[in-house]
Amino acid sequence: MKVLKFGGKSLANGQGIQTVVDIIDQKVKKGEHITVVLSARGTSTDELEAILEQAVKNENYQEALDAFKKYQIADFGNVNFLEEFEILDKLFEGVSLLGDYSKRIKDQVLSQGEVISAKLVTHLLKERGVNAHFTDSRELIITDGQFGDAQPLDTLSKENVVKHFEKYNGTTVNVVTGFIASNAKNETTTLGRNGSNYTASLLANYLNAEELQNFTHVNGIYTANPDLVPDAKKIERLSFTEANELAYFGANILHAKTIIPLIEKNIPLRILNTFDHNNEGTLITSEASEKGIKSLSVLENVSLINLEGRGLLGKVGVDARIFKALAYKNISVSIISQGSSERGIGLVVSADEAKQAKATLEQEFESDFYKRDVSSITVEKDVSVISIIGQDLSTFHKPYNALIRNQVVPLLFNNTVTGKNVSLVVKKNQLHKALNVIHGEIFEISKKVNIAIFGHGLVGGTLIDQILTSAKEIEKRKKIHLNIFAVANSRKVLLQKNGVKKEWRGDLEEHGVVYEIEEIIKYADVHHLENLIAIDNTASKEFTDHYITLVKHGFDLVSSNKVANTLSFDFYKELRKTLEENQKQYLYETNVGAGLPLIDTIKLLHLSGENITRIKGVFSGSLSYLFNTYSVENRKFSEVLQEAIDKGFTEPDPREDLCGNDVGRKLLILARELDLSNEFEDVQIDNLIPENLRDGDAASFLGRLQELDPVYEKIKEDQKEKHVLRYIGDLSGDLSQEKGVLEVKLVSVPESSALGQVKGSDSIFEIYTESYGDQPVVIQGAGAGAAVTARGVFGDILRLTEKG
Ligand SMILES: NC(=O)C1=CN([C@@H]2O[C@H](COP(=O)(O)OP(=O)(O)OC[C@H]3O[C@@H](n4cnc5c(N)ncnc54)[C@H](OP(=O)(O)O)[C@@H]3O)[C@@H](O)[C@H]2O)C=CC1
Ligand SMILES: N[C@@H](CC=O)C(=O)O
Repeated sequence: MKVLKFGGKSLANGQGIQTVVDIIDQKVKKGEHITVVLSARGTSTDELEAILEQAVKNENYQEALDAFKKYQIADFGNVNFLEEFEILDKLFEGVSLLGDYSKRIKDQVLSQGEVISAKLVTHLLKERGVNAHFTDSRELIITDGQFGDAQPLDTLSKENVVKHFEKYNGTTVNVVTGFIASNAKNETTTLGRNGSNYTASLLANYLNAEELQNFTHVNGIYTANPDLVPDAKKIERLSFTEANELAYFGANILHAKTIIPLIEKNIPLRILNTFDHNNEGTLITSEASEKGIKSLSVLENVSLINLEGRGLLGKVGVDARIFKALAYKNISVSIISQGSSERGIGLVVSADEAKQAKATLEQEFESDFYKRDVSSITVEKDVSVISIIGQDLSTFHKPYNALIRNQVVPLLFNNTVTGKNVSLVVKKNQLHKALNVIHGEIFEISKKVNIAIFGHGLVGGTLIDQILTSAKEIEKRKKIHLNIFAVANSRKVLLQKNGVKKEWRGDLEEHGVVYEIEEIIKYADVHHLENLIAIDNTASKEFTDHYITLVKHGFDLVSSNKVANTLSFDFYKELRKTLEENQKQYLYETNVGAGLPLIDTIKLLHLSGENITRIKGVFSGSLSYLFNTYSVENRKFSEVLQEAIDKGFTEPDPREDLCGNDVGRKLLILARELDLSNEFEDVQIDNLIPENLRDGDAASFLGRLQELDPVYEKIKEDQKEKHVLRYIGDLSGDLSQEKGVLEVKLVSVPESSALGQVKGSDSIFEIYTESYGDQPVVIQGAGAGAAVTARGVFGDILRLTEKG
């Protein structure tokens, strides 16, 4: 015989209840021998509990009670629930008059939910011609007198069950009320929350069932609650031992005590989905799985009590006193953790018992307060416990580090010495994020990286398109899911938590909203987005004001914008300090040489102790293009300059290139990589814009480009023969000192020299070091352009995802 148990959601009005009747009917038609155990329907138990609370406070509960009754008879007007409704009427009236109720009364109230459920299903089955028999488990399962959480008396209960099933056997389908039982005085008792599962496993045990099928609204046991972790995977098979661990740590679908009767008789348990017939669910048997499973479970509605005091050090029996005092009040402690210094003890109790637990401990430690041995007992109310089942401490650093990177700092953690289980207490508002971060880490499922892109012009726009084009391939190869959840310009942001699509330009136009940076931070927080990266593809000083805020809120930074690295040295240091404090990274490889691997090379050389003595070269892609072309072609300066602008080589405001600021910034960035503390003002710059063209805005400057022609015509003509113009950056001086010499200048060099041979928009960097002597390390290649720069930014993003 198989025992089928259906939960509340399966029995809800509409599709649920009809499907349950179909399932039973079909099994009977196939000749299967089955027994059915039912929970109360929908949310009936919670509703009855809520009405009870209203009644005890003498509030008007009638409306809620009427709604409850209406739900129960909704489509089933021909089923007679008068007896149950009358019991409820009387009980609630009494509670309302007395202003009080006992656990005994509560059990009587709640039991009506299961009675109504079983009565209804019996009726519906009979209408289909199934030989169904309503079976009130109060006549079968006899318990001790602990109302609300009664313990079955096995011998007596088994005898009753066996007798009943001998009487109602053959084709009879016994439809049994779950959860409820009675004591020796024939009073109604209940088996605690999840009690219906317990009833089902007791029956399976007493009747030596071949399988217990637990029908729920999910497809089985998952590696985590799929409502909280979208990437959660179904576990096909589990051993009872593993299920027991899961159950204990809050996998709501099971309750630890429900497994024991099944283990005793080696009865398989299958978790099935009422609403998905084709799914085979999760099968739980006594066979151990080879690899061992890992799963995350959560205890919500718990509080953390923290007992602090210097005087606790070395005192004998403190824990014993805590447990004894709490046990006296029937308060269970699910986790206790104590530092080796014994200065503080943290314990986790159910949230609704936290207040009483605190009062109990205050009473117990009253004299210790006077002696100042105990200084405080505090309650942290909104916490949750995450248990990583199947996890030991050998690899725990991985999920732990991932949490810290995401600014989730557990309040407390503990592990079991035998068995694999590590539990963490986290703030409730961080639960969702914490679960997803840990889950991604331990299952090595694609790590989701959530990216906010500021600036979607030439570089930013190209980057977004590059990411969207490559995202699938990257996910396949590297298991990294790049999710661009925000795209912003100086006015509007497009926020899409599941990632912008290739139509992002139109979407931003249509759905973009005016924003403050704090709103984007809040959006990430509210949607529990982990592994956050902010990308700065603006050229804006204003935007760099947000860097510190972003880092403090858990964002790593990547920027093509050079401004942040060239503000005051104080800001430079403050940003790095903030990054360190928050364990965040800032990558900016494209700041110098666009996509060329320059900064990384210099960093490595410097870090490895290689003494860099000078860096010299053509630092600007746009000015390289300008002078390389102008020097050898017989064209106007303004014409070639316009070409450089059109090709996307220049800064958003091209005067930044021509005035030397852009090269000056790059030079300063490199100097600071060598630990020099130069300021931007230290850079000696040859400004290429004649003084009469320096005032005014970019637009008026662009309208007067021809005025540059005679100036540069003359400079070109004044050169020695076979010489060409180059605009170079030069970092020299004694670089072991605090500051170096930084120069940006226009020079005329032999066309046969290394600098003279640079072509197109190439940059060239000559890095002189002590070991390499007169032969510098040379890095050369495209020094500007949206595509190469975006690729460089993309590289930084991938580097970050690998670091994490
Ligand atoms: N081009 C190249 O070869 C290289 C460029 N870079 C750097 O890349 C950066 C981007 O250059 P590029 O793409 O050419 O610039 P664009 O002018 O094409 O784009 C700039 C973008 O930044 C946005 N923006 C400006 N201010 C803000 C702000 N305060 N907040 C949010 N968004 C803002 C703009 O929006 P809006 O339209 O609203 O103003 C625009 O979307 C620059 O810092 C540049 O130095 C680095 C290496 C090479
Ligand atoms: N405008 C810059 C772009 C790269 O940093 C340049 O010309 O090099």
